[in-house]
Amino acid sequence: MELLSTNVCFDGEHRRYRHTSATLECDMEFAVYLPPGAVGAGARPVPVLYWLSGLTCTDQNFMQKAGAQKKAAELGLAIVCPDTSPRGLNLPGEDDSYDFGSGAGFYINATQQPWAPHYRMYDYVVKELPQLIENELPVTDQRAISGHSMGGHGALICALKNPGRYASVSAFAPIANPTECPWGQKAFKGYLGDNPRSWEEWDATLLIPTARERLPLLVDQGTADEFLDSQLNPDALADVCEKFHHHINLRMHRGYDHSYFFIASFIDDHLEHHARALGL
Ligand SMILES: N[C@@H](CCC(=O)N[C@@H](CSC=O)C(=O)NCC(=O)O)C(=O)O
Repeated sequence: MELLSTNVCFDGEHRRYRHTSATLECDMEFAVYLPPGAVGAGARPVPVLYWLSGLTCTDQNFMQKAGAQKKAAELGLAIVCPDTSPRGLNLPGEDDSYDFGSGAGFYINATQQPWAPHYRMYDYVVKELPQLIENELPVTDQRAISGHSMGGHGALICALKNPGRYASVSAFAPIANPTECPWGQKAFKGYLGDNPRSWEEWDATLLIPTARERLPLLVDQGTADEFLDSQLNPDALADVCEKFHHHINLRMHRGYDHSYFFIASFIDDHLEHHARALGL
């Protein structure tokens, strides 16, 4: 992989890399924050929090807006931010809308043409990227996962579908029940086809009843989120968790919207949640 840039940050390093992804059959960029303990003299490998961003984001939104590096440096936690889709493939319609194609991979594996050979963000973030990071960077195979909106839902499905792979999971304003909202229905129809039965394995709310691991879910949601009623529906997730005795801590925050101002306000709580599970 090719190092694109390095910035010293709270005595650790924010780095950007490019590599060729075999899973997505294209070049991908990602960002990593390495805390001070993982760089320089006496460096030791540290656990990793994978952060999955939302619609329209690249690897940079979280790194530049969430203000997570100070707490990550204190805790000794690395953070990896992948991009939100493959890019630059010249597929028809790839760049036509903000909620499908580029910037909107939804962390699922597409089955429909022309997306299927490339739009495999689930395999990329669960398998290929961690393998690369763990081979090339000073990190351990202890992992946690979190994200926002499309990426909050991505984090939930990655954890729910992979018992034992993550020590902890959390989400900010996730698209909690995508088979029942316009963003999810548009994406799942395009990537997975017309049959809603084929969508079910990619919906966190529908995965709860059969989840084989009961990792507690930390979910933060703003009450003034402009997408709360139309797209996010955290109550559907909370209701199914209650019914199937899956622990969820759904925190409603009065007045907060969908933006990174909201994420920045509560990111430290999430980092501490993950650090506790990772034994830091
Ligand atoms: N139409 C809007 C929607 C884009 C938006 O709000 N994106 C969010 C994630 S939404 C769910 O996945 C986001 O994180 N934006 C980037 C940011 O830095 O805030 C639009 O195009 O603005």
